Amino acid sequence: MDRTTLRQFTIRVPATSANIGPGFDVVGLSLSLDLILTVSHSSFPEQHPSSPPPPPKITYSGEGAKEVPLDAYKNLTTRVALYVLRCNNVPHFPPNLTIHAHNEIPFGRGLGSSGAAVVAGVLLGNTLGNLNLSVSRQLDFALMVERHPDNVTAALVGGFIGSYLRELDREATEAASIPLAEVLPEYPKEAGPEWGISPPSPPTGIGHYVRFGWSEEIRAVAIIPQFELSTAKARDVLPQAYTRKDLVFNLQRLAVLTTALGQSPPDPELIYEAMKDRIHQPYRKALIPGLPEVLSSITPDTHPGLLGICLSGAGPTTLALATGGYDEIAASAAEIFKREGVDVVWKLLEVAPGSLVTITSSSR
Ligand SMILES: Nc1ncnc2c1ncn2[C@@H]1O[C@H](COP(=O)(O)OP(=O)(O)O)[C@@H](O)[C@H]1O
Ligand SMILES: N[C@@H](CCOP(=O)(O)O)C(=O)O
Repeated sequence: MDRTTLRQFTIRVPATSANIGPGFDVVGLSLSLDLILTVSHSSFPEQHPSSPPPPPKITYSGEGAKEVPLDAYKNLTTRVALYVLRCNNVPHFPPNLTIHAHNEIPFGRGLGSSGAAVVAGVLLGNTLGNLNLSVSRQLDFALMVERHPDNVTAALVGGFIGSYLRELDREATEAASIPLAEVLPEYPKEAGPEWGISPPSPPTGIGHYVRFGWSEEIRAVAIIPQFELSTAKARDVLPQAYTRKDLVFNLQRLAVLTTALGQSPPDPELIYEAMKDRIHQPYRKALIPGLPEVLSSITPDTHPGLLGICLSGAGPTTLALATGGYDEIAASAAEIFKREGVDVVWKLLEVAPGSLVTITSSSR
């Protein structure tokens, strides 16, 4: 591109539900709620100036509009994009950058809003800088910011995904353990010493994943309480160690679940039991009034069509997988939550494709 090129593109990133019961920090499912960025910018000057161009203009609509920062040096997505650019020798955003974000993913509900914002930031940096990063390298950048792989991997590649983090050698472990504030420093708008410091690049090949089968009949009912629960707070209540009995309980179920959700027709008896968990849900129930009763009283026997029910991500959303009876499942859950003083909305969702960048125009 030369100086006069104006480029426009869109980035679409799906919501995700992590864990699906027993797969804590391991499995994620992409769902049909989107974060969409509509981006326009001029080409980079041939010589990078030492001070940044005027800051990008961000506008925002949809979920989180009242709370999201519109300062590009504070907003999660644009900070991640700048991190990716700066790690690849592009020191600043390009000139005349405007970004409109439209977000359907509610904040702090266990539907992967932060994972989507991070993945959108990685794709934004990659596209703005014409970096052509491989999917694996994109994942490395996302994992430097959101360190459990379940949401970001499913958001990036789409589908029902299992992932692990490679065991890193000492040097790479240190590189990957850098505090988030250093990975994502808040840059000042004007020239300053912070602009001279290169951020730490991620080690290569941190995350690895596989896509499981997903039976086309299965849809997801997301029952979304009208309060936010930050993932950090819902991780703080978890213990550091577990009994062998509880670990084996989860491993047995996870091994069955990853294949059972790909079988057609899906088997409710098998799946309902395989979606139980002893690693995170029992510890999080105190943060979500009504959750234990919702998980134990809505079953394939009481609600034909239900396959299984679990906490979505770190909560507070409940995710029911089903082939029918969606209204009845949602109504019963809403009634239980209401008795505990919790209002909910519910959405019927499909499994969604992975993230997509579409170049809409590139003109002189
Ligand atoms: N589209 C977005 N743009 C900027 N920041 C976002 C966006 N989506 C989420 N966030 C940030 O992530 C936080 C929610 O993250 P988290 O507590 O992990 O919950 P979730 O389960 O929704 O991922 C929000 O409060 C906000 O700071
Ligand atoms: N495995 C993580 C998943 C968090 O997902 P989120 O959508 O709540 O951010 C956890 O359970 O903490």
